[in-house]
Amino acid sequence: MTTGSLRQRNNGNKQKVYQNVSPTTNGATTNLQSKLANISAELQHATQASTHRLWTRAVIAASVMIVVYFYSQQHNSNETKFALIKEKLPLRIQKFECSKSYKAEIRRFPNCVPKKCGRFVSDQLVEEDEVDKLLNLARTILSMAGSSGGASILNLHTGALSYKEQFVNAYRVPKVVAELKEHHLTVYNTVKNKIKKAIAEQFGIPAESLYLTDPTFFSRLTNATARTMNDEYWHEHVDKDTYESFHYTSLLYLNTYQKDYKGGRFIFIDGSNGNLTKSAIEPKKARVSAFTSGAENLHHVEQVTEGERYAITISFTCDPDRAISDLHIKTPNL
Ligand SMILES: O=C(O)CCC(=O)C(=O)O
Ligand SMILES: [Fe+2]
Repeated sequence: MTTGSLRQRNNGNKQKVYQNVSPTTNGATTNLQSKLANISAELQHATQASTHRLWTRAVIAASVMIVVYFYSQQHNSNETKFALIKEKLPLRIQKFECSKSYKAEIRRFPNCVPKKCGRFVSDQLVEEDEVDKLLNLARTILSMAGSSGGASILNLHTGALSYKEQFVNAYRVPKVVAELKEHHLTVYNTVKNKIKKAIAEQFGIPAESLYLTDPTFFSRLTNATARTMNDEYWHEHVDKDTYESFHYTSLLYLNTYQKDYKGGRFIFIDGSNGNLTKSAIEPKKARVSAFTSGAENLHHVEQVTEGERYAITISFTCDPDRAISDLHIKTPNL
């Protein structure tokens, strides 16, 4: 057998095959064509149906994901919102039992024992123009000094002012002293008295049993990397442990979460092991938050991620020996 004869035979086969598929007018071919057309139509239909199914599934999956996302935002790990920025609260108050340690300690000052422990927020205690004056003062002075990390303070009672990685005495810095005007101190004292009165009313004690205590200070928080322990403002704590003399803590917020800075919410941590819940306060200009300073009010501040957060921590004690006097322009505590 030669390669030539092979080629010939193959050609013959090819021709046969071609003949079978080439269009002719006989009935069998027409039948096949129409079957093929049907199959193709069915295939097209099936493809369209499966594309449609895929789209439907994708839309359902996306909707479920969106619902889950928003739900988790709203109900973020057992978190409730105690005060939102969009709210203007005359008064929101929550009362509960005092912690054992707080109860035991405050018993030393019978006039000062709250009917119940708790916390409240009010957006109507302090005027916006009072806050403007205090904010301007804090901004001006802290822009002359300030920590190189994320937390700077100005304590007008002791003069402590953050400067890089330490504190200086603000009353020994002439350009700082030049900024401090009588009207600042008047506003500061007025605001402090309003808050003290509100605490006394809400916790059912006479205002005369409450004394301003140290530290009472302006704070500016940013996202700068911490350089010292003082910069690490975000740790959970109990004020009574951090600042021994405190019995009632208050905070006056000088600017607004989301508008002036991101992060920096104040979070109470409630409950016990295994069943912790968070209760969030969104700081807002002129918002006052106040609470009993014991273990019943464990809390922390979330890290600021953008901008500058300004507040004043105004603290009260029931112990006359731990009282500090009101601010007077001529009597800085040197
Ligand atoms: O600035 C705040 O919102 C709270 C600060 C704080 O917890 C504190 O000074 O003990
Ligand atoms: Fe605190």
